[in-house]
Amino acid sequence: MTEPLLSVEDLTIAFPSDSGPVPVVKSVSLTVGREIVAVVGESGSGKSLTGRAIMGLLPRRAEVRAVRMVFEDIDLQTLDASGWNRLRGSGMGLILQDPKFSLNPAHRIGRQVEEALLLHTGLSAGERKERALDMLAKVGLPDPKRIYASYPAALSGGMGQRVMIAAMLINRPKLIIADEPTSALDRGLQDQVLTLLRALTEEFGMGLLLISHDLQQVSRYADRVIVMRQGEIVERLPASQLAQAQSAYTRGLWAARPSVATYGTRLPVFDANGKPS
Ligand SMILES: Nc1ncnc2c1ncn2[C@@H]1O[C@H](COP(=O)(O)OP(=O)(O)OP(=O)(O)O)[C@@H](O)[C@H]1O
Repeated sequence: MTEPLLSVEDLTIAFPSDSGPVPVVKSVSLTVGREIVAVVGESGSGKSLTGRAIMGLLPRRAEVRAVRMVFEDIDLQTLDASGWNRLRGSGMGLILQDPKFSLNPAHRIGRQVEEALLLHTGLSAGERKERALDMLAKVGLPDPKRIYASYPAALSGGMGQRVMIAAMLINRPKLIIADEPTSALDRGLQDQVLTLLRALTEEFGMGLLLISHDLQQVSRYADRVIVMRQGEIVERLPASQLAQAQSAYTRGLWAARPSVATYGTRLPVFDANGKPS
C-alpha cells in the first residue's frame, strides 16, 4: 500500500424509517493510496453508498457519520456545496456504470470532455481543445477530431465509456471512484476498459476505488480488495489472494464469480457461512 490519498474511518450511513434510523453502512474504514482498491460484495451490501459518501453524493435523507473522512489534507465532512464542486472537478472523479446516463445527449462530446477544464482552469479555448483531443487519443478512441465534434448518440457503449474516462481524467484528478464502470459492457470491452483504467491509474499516479460485483475482474485488475456484507467490511486481502480468502463469505463469492455462462447476472446472496440463502 502507498501513502493514503483517502482515509475513511468509521463511516456509518443510515436512512430514516418509521422505527428510527436504519444503518446500511456500518463502521467502514478504508484507505486508498496510488493503487486500485476494489470494494466487492453482494447486491445491497453498501458498496455504492460508501463510494457516494466519499464523493459527497448521498441522498439528502442519508444520515452520515464518520470519525474521519480526509482526502489529501481536505476534511470532507466540512465541505460546503462549492467546496464539493471544486473537489469533484479537480481532485476526485466519478465514473458510473452507464455512459448513457452520464453524457448529455444534447451536447457535443468535445464540450463534455472539456467541461472540467472550463470550470476549474484558466485555459484558453484552443488549449482546452488540444488537451481534449490528446485525452480522447489517450483513451484509445480512433479519430479524436471526429469524436470531438460528435454527439453521444453516435457512440457505442464502449466508446461512450472511454469518453467518460477521458472527461473524468482530463483535469488529472488524484482519486477516481468507479462504480461498476463496465457492467453495461460486453466481456471483451470490459477487459479493454479496465486495462485502460489500470494503465492510466499507473501513468497518472492516481488512486482508484473500484466498486464491483465481479470478483474475477477484481482479481485481475485490483491491488487490494475490501469485501462487504450487509453494510460491514468482512475481509481485506490482496487481490492476488482472493482464491485463498479466509472468510467463508468471501470464499462463497469467489466460488460464485461470474463465468461466461452466468455473466451479466447478479451475485447470489450468501449467509455468514458462505452458503447461498
Ligand atoms: N436512498 C435510499 N434510501 C433507503 N435505503 C437505501 C437508499 N439507497 C440505498 N439504500 C439501501 O442501502 C443498502 C446498500 O445499498 P448500496 O446501493 O450501497 O448497495 P450495493 O452494495 O452498491 O448494491 P448493488 O450491487 O445492488 O448496487 C441497500 O440495502 C439499499 O436498499
